[in-house]
Amino acid sequence: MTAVEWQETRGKLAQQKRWVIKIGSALLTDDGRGLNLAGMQGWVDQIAGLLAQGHEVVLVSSGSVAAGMTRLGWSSRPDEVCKLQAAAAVGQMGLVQAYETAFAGHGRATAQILLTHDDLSDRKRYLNARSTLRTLLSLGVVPVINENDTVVTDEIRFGDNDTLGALVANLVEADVLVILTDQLGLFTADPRSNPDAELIVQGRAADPQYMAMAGGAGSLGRGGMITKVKAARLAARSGADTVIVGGRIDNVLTRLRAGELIGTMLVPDDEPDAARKQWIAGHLQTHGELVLDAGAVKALRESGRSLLPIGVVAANGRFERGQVVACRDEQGNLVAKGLVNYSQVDAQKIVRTPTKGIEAALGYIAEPEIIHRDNLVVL
Ligand SMILES: Nc1ncnc2c1ncn2[C@@H]1O[C@H](COP(=O)(O)OP(=O)(O)O)[C@@H](O)[C@H]1O
Ligand SMILES: N[C@@H](CCC(=O)OP(=O)(O)O)C(=O)O
Repeated sequence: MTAVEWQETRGKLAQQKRWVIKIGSALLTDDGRGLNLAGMQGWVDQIAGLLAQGHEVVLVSSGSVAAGMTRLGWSSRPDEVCKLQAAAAVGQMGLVQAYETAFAGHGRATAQILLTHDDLSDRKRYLNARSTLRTLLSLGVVPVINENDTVVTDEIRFGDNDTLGALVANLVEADVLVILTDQLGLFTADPRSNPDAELIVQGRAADPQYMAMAGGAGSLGRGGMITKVKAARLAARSGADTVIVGGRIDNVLTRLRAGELIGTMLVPDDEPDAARKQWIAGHLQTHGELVLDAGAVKALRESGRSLLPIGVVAANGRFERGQVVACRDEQGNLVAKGLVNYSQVDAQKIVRTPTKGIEAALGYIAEPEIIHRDNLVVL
C-alpha cells in the first residue's frame, strides 16, 4: 500500500460519524498513581470537539481497579478476586465522577453503562443495551462504558477492555474504534523490548502477521497488543475500522480526525456496509416470519425504510423481541431479515396498526418500528 492510499483512508475518518473510543488502564492510571485527571480532561476536550463537529462518541474506559486501589490506599494489586472487585466498585465512582465533571464543562451529560458478557450474548439484553445506547447517542449524551467488574467471575470476564470496546463497536455499529494506549501504535515487535521495532501505519485487520507481531501487556494493562489486534478483527466484522494510537500524543483525537498519519489503522476486508449486513444476517438464526404487504416491500427495497407495523399483515412462528425474523412478501418470497422489536404474540396484535395505535393495542410501546432499518438486511 502506498502513502497516498494511506492518506486517502485516513481522510475518511472525518466523515465517519460514530466513534467508539477506548482508553486503556496504561494511560488512565498515570503509571499506577490514581487517575490521570489531566490526561482525562485533554481527551474529554477533544471528544467535545468531535461532538461539536457532528460525531457521536461512545467511550469505553478502564481504570476502575487502579483508581479504587489508590482510594483504598493499596500500593500493590491484590490477587484475590473479591478485593479486585471491591477496588473496582470504589474506583468506578471516581472514574465516572471525573468524566461527568470534565464533560459538564462542555455542557455535555454522561451516562454510566456497566456491561458483562451475558449482557451481550443474551438476545433480549443485547437489544435493550443497543436501543439504550442509540437513544443516548441521539440525545447527545456520552455513554461511558466499563466491564461490570463487581459481578463477573474469571471464567466469564472480558478481562481486557479492548474486547469490550470491539463488542460495543459491533453493538452500536460504529464506523471506527479508536484504541488509545501507551505506545504510539502497533509495532513490528513490542517496543519495550525491541527498540528497533517499526510502527505499522496501516493494514488489514485480518492479516495474520499482526497477531504474530503483537505481544502481551505492560505492567498495568490487561491485554497488551494481542487483544488490540483481536479487537480490530472483531470490529471489522461489523464494518468498523480500528485505529490503535498513543493517547499521550498531543491532541491525538483531533489530529486523527484531521487525517494525520498517526498510530496504526487496521481496516476490514469488506466494504463497511456489506460487512455490517453480513454481520446481522450471519450471526443470528431466523426464528419466525413477518408477512409484508406490497407497500412495505417497496419501502424496504426502494427507500431503505424501517418496517412499521402498518405494513405487516401477519406474524408467524414463535419469536421473541430481539430475535431475527424473516420478512416475506405475500407470495412467500424472502425480502429481508432483521432484529425484531416485538415478540410474535405482540407483533400479531399490532399487524396493520398505525404507529400511534401501538400503545392502545399493547398497553406499551417498545419502539415505533417493528424492525428498525439499522437492524434490517434487505436481500
Ligand atoms: N507489537 C507491539 N507493539 C506495541 N506494543 C506492544 C506490542 N507488543 C506488546 N506491546 C505492549 O502492549 C502494551 C499496551 O497494552 P496494555 O498494557 O494492555 O495497555 P492498555 O491498558 O492501554 O490496554 C504496550 O505498553 C507494549 O508493551
Ligand atoms: N475493567 C477494568 C479494566 C481492565 C483493563 O485494564 O483493560 P485494558 O485497559 O484493556 O488493559 C478496570 O476498569 O480496571
